[in-house]
Amino acid sequence: MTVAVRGLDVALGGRPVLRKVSLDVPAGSWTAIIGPNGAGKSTLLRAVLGLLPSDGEISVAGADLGRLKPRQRAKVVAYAPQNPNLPVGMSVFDYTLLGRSPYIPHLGRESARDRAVAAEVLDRLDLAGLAGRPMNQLSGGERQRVVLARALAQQTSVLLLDEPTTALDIGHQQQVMELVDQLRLSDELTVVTTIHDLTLAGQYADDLVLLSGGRVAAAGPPAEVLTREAIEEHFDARVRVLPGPDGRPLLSLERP
Ligand SMILES: Nc1ncnc2c1ncn2[C@@H]1O[C@H](COP(=O)(O)OP(=O)(O)OP(=O)(O)O)[C@@H](O)[C@H]1O
Repeated sequence: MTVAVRGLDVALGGRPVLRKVSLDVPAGSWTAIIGPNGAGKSTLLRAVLGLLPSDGEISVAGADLGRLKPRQRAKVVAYAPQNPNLPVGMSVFDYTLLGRSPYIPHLGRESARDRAVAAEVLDRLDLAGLAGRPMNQLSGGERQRVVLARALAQQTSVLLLDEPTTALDIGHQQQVMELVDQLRLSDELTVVTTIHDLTLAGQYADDLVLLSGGRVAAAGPPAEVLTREAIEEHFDARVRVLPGPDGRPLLSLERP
């Protein structure tokens, strides 16, 4: 397993947030963490990154990330947070280039290859035209794609994405999900993403993990996890679940 979590407990502010969470993500596969607001999805990603004190076992590509220096960690796993700190006035290109930091020697400058990687990623995300624009002058969806661009520029084998599509229109949602899927297939990327759109999660992920109240309530292929009963129980929502043409579930809200 490229990402393996066993019996993970995390407490924040003296309150348990994750309880005995386990997760197995094989190399080259895509797992989506779903669950209601406050279930612990972002906390799980941050714990996997080694950014939070936790009990239990976490291994990513064979390493305990909590024991690695940030520079080493950034060569193993790239993380696109939900609400990143954005340096004021920094251009889209320079922000994307930050993803190359682990490869740039101390006190050195980026190489032509680093610049080429950043430019290629921006191009693939339809952002080349914004390369010179300051980050604080972007729309929410543009900013979200640049944060993903920075993560992709790291060229790691594991990608952790926190809500990568929330601010995106339907076309850019598809573009981002397809791009991540292509990278997964071509470069054997292992992907773990939190995501609120359950149909989107079910269309792209190999496996879903449903977190509820900090515990794993269900895990497995989308058709097994996305049931009408589970959605009602954990999200308090009434939905219709129909199998799509490829057998993956499609959800639509049912008005009371
Ligand atoms: N630093 C903190 N101190 C105390 N509690 C925290 C802290 N950070 C998060 N929490 C709490 O932990 C719980 C899980 O938060 P988390 O952000 O992981 O949820 P989530 O499933 O990602 O939610 P959402 O879907 O709303 O983004 C929430 O109840 C939140 O209020």
